[in-house]
Amino acid sequence: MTLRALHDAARRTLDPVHYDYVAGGAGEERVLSANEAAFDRYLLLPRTLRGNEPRDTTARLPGAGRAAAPVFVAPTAFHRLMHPDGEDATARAAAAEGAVLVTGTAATTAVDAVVAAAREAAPDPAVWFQLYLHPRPEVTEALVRRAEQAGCTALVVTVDSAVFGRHTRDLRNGFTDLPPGHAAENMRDLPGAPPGTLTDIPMSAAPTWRDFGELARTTTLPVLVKGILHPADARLAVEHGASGVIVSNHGGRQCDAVPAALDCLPAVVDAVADRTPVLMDGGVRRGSDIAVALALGATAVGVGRPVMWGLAAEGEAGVRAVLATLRDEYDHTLALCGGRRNADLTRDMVVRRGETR
Ligand SMILES: Cc1cc2nc3c(=O)[nH]c(=O)nc-3n(C[C@H](O)[C@H](O)[C@H](O)COP(=O)(O)O)c2cc1C
Ligand SMILES: O=C(O)C(=O)c1ccccc1
Repeated sequence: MTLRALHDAARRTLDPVHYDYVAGGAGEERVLSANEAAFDRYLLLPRTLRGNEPRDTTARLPGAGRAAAPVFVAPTAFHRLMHPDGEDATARAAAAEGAVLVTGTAATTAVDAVVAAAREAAPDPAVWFQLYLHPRPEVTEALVRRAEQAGCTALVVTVDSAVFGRHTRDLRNGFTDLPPGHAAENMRDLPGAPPGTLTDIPMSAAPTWRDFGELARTTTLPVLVKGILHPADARLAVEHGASGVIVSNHGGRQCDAVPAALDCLPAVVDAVADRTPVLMDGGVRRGSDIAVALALGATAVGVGRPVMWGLAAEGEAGVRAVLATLRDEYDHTLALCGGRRNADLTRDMVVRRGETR
């Protein structure tokens, strides 16, 4: 099934309020639209007659060994709203497809169970844990220990959420918290003992790069920073110990007046890619989108909503279909561009629509 068909199937199956929760963005959803539209403005300029060695789409990522493709599952909340198998299904699918899964604080399955599910599908899966800098450092630290003990191989600190985004559709639909029977399982039994509801995930009172640096020092895991748009913040992330930066506007769910994530990528690459991997997410929907992002300097790209649609439509098989389709399309595009490895895609191989070199 194509990603489009999985989306349509998900839309037919889901409670419309839950569909809107995933599909929607902040404000007038300008950034949500811009993320996908940005990819349409770039075109690939293939090279040719460069030999026919076998292709290798694997990517080296922090704490992940080699991923089968330069694609990761971006952290998204509440997989059990999509399918009863929830994050377990996503974890098995990602591991089976050799993709990094970023599971998060807002998961409806605890991180140790997520890692255990991934291990059912592959011996050495890469599961990263996403968290926010909690206003109380002991809560952040407890989450870090939980992720380490579960066997996560990297941490992702999301820094674009000083306050919760105003998701227009959720406000209209009155969707403000998880329905009864679901909980943000990672928030259970933390210092201060919050009961595990959505509103217990404070994004952050006033954390600083110093707080981030302290977190990075308290763990041996690589720590990536997610939600970077400004190149100066990318530099600060590296200076404070980040092992990677993820250029992201949270899928258009935070500030509705920022550029498309893809449009922020080149400046961040220029600022730090010689020192650390630069990843991006937002609007990736086809293999050629992956090729464009890599040509602009990304090491890997994340997919958020497409994974949720695959999960809602067909559970584990649907998530596998999303990841397999993207990898296959990307491999095909790489071949058509005369590339054998991800690094063969270079900035001279993309042009803006209407322009040529
Ligand atoms: C339903 C939903 C929930 C999300 N929850 C989180 C989260 O808990 N933490 C986080 O860092 N990002 C979260 N994100 C943002 C994604 O990680 C990612 O940045 C975004 O979805 C990428 O855009 P895409 O959906 O166009 O692929 C969420 C996105 C969606 C759609
Ligand atoms: O919905 C989101 O985008 C999101 O990031 C989030 C974070 C915490 C709890 C629920 C959702």
